[in-house]
Amino acid sequence: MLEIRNLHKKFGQNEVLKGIDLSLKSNEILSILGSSGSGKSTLLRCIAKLENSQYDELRCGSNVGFMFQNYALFPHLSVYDNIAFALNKLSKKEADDKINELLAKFGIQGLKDKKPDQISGGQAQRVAFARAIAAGAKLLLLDEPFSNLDQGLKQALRVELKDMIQKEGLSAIVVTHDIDDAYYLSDKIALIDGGKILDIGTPNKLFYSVKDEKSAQMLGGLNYIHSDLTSQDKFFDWIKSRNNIFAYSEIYMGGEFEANVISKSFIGLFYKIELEYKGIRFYTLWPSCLEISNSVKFGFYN
Ligand SMILES: Nc1ncnc2c1ncn2[C@@H]1O[C@H](COP(=O)(O)OP(=O)(O)OP(=O)(O)O)[C@@H](O)[C@H]1O
Repeated sequence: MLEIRNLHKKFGQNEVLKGIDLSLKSNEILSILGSSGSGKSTLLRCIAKLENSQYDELRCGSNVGFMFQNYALFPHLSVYDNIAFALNKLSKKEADDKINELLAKFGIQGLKDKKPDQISGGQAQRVAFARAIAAGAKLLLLDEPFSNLDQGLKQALRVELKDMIQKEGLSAIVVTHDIDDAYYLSDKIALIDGGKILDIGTPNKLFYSVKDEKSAQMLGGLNYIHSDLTSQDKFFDWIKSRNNIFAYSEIYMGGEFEANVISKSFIGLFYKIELEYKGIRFYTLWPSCLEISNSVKFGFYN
């Protein structure tokens, strides 16, 4: 579906993408996660050929649909005409049949005469999606699809979008700086920093075999221990076996080690707790329904 080898992009002297390799199979959703300015949007624009770039290979078929931030519906056109815009090569009758089929499929028949500013964010997403399908997209490129949406709507739309992509048998690349978007949506996540891909893999594999501190920071929920951990200790040996990176979730309450509680933040379902053990500090999450004293026993999942 998509194959990229050694893609470079420069703006003047500024090399923004530095040898990107990526591949995507049919029916896969890939998220590109990185901080601001890391090159995410530029990569998406290069894939869509909206920017020139240099590469050994860039193959993605011709049916590429770009869904921009806020869905970029034409404000002066009705929902019906927004979808019709993608069908200008069909006869009026063929286009009408196709539009009605798509309106029914995405449950938006009742909105066909409304303008984009008269519908909700979720409805706008469905219209944009219907328009991309009408245009024959097989690979969808989505740039920050959920920015500017509140948390509740965002969670609902993530589920709906994934569902629509899978039902239609499409592939998608989603650019985001929100790790939760990446986890919810993706079959694979690519971490990008300074125009290079640091790591790529399934969400679970990426999280539990993080390669370096930068990737750990992007993925969140991971401790990075800077100390050399020279003293003989079972917990230290385990940390070293993990290249000094381990997840908050790999520490449990009870167990053979004793630590001081340095700080405790209530974050809803859990407390985020900072523990100190033999001079090192790390975080873990414990159920917020439990009382937590100043000193606690802990263990680690091996
Ligand atoms: N048209 C352009 N001309 C010159 N420089 C550009 C252009 N577009 C992007 N850049 C530069 O390329 C770099 C990467 O930008 P890009 O928009 O791809 O980052 P991003 O990871 O998508 O960031 P954000 O999350 O903030 O949208 C930045 O340093 C940016 O200033």
